[in-house]
Amino acid sequence: MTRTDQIFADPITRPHDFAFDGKVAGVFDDMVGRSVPYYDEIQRMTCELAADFAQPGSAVYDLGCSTGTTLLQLHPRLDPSIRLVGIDNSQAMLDQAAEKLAPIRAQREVDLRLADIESTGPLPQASVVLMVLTLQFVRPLHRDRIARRIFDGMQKNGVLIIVEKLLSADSTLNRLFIDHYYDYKRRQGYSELEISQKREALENVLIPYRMEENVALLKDAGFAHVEDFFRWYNFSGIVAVKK
Ligand SMILES: C[S@@+](CC[C@H](N)C(=O)[O-])C[C@H]1O[C@@H](n2cnc3c(N)ncnc32)[C@H](O)[C@@H]1O
Ligand SMILES: O=C(O)C(=O)C[C@]1(C(=O)O)C=C[C@H](O)C=C1
Repeated sequence: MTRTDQIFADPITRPHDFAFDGKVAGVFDDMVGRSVPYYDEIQRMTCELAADFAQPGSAVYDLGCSTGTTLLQLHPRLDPSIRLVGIDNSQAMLDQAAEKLAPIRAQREVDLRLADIESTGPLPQASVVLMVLTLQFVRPLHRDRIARRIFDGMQKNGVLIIVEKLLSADSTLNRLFIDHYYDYKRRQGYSELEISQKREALENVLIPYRMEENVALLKDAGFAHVEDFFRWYNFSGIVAVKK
């Protein structure tokens, strides 16, 4: 059972960068559900699209799988011959995922791996690769190489699905979108202190791209079709198809 997110509720005397440590992992499902607009719908759409492209006998990879929410929701939609692989560099997240996914492990192969996606090798037999709110935490220097490596190892007619926070090219729209996003957080019960302390903690670690930069990244990696399937102010979902 996930607890309520209170990570930034009290004044932080020694600020530090946001990290997916044990404290965050313990409240993550509540945190992400209240911090990402339409999170449940994004999960559902991601799983629907993943199921459309997942090929029998292949593997579906979730990079930055956190507590295993997406993998759990994918399971009933997929042929039992499809292997699920969750990769994360936070052991605390993987512990939560192992607990959540335990009931389905009797029915399908589920592999949870502690690894850094900035340095992992090719992903064998991938028909679907998911990066739901993960690429934005990868240092920009590594993003092109990761997208290329995913593309190179992917089966034909496979897809990469990314969900990302975005920056707007226009500074006025950027400010307005962020203002509306903070209003959303207030409606979810977050205080001014929680909003501002989390913003500061994320500043150096969550580095959003503009929509055009993400599209260019995916096209340059080799994907033939790149299409947005979700947009809410500064959040987006993009599907990239390999032909
Ligand atoms: C915002 S969470 C992802 C949420 C999750 N995909 C979902 O749908 O609920 C980002 C995750 O990516 C992981 N992560 C960040 N950078 C990573 C890296 N370089 N290698 C592996 N995992 C990483 C974090 O530990 C965290 O669990
Ligand atoms: O709270 C924010 O500002 C977020 O950007 C939410 C966000 C994300 O977009 O990845 C950041 C950290 C985690 O709490 C989960 C989600």
